[in-house]
Amino acid sequence: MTELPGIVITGASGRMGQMLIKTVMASEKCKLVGVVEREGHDWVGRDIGEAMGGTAIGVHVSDDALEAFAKAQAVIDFTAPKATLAFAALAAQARCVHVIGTTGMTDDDLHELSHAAHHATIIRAGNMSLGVNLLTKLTKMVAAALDDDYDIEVIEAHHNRKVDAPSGTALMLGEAAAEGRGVSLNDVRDSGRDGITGARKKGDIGFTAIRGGDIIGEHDVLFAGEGERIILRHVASDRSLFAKGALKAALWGQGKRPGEYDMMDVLGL
Ligand SMILES: NC(=O)c1ccc[n+]([C@@H]2O[C@H](COP(=O)([O-])OP(=O)(O)OC[C@H]3O[C@@H](n4cnc5c(N)ncnc54)[C@H](O)[C@@H]3O)[C@@H](O)[C@H]2O)c1
Ligand SMILES: O=C(O)C1=N[C@H](C(=O)O)CCC1
Repeated sequence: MTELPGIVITGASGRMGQMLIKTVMASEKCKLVGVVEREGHDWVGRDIGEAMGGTAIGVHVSDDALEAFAKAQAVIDFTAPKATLAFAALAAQARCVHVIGTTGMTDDDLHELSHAAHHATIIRAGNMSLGVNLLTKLTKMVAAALDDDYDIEVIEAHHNRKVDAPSGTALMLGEAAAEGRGVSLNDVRDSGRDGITGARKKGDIGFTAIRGGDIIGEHDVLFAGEGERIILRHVASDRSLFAKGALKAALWGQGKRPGEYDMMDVLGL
């Protein structure tokens, strides 16, 4: 009988960390072999089942990522940019698939990740849900069909604890819109309007970020023309959506050659 792939979850106490742990534990296709938190966190050393308010499961929270990764076939990582870069080097060393949900990475961070991907299988997406990845395709199609008489705005809403803006999903959608238009997002990106900004520049792709309460994640791509508006929308109502997508990616990545992949590859879109 073949062994089930072992999975490590980083950021164990986080909103996504806890959801990922529950998702892996409920799956018959893999097993939870480790959970990692940052050094000094008060969950380090505790049984993760108990730390999450349930019964002990025999997996203890560690702050030694390399030791945890060495026992695993995949790491699922929804933490913070600097932590994710450090984990990428360790996952490459431990030869495990690195699934990255962390958002807010800079161009320099992404460049560094590309280096790690020479030796490791990295699957990264600003949103792991099927719905958003489909919406990304639709956004590209609609942007390609319309000219720049239609202003494109990506409007996103998230909970009041989110630290990065625009969201990773909004940037995915903006990239898709730019690709559809045949332009580079860096050349047309307009985020953070405030004050006397002047009229909207034709061809710009705008971003608006709403933060409040417990909103899980909502994204609209607005195409505003003369006399009509087209709105493509995705609403996430449960974080398990992202966790299930990430687990699918971790299993899909088994045996794949080193390199950078995304959810479009995983979902075959
Ligand atoms: N791609 C997606 O589908 C998707 C979905 C939801 C959230 N996210 C992203 O995932 C990330 C986490 O979101 P969240 O809401 O769970 O945040 P959170 O703040 O609740 O959790 C982050 C966790 O990472 C831990 N952490 C930070 N540095 C660490 C380190 N060096 N070692 C180990 N653990 C470390 C923190 O202690 C915390 O527990 C964000 O970037 C968010 O945008 C992506
Ligand atoms: O809660 C978050 O943070 C989310 N982050 C992702 C993003 O930045 O798009 C996905 C949705 C939830």
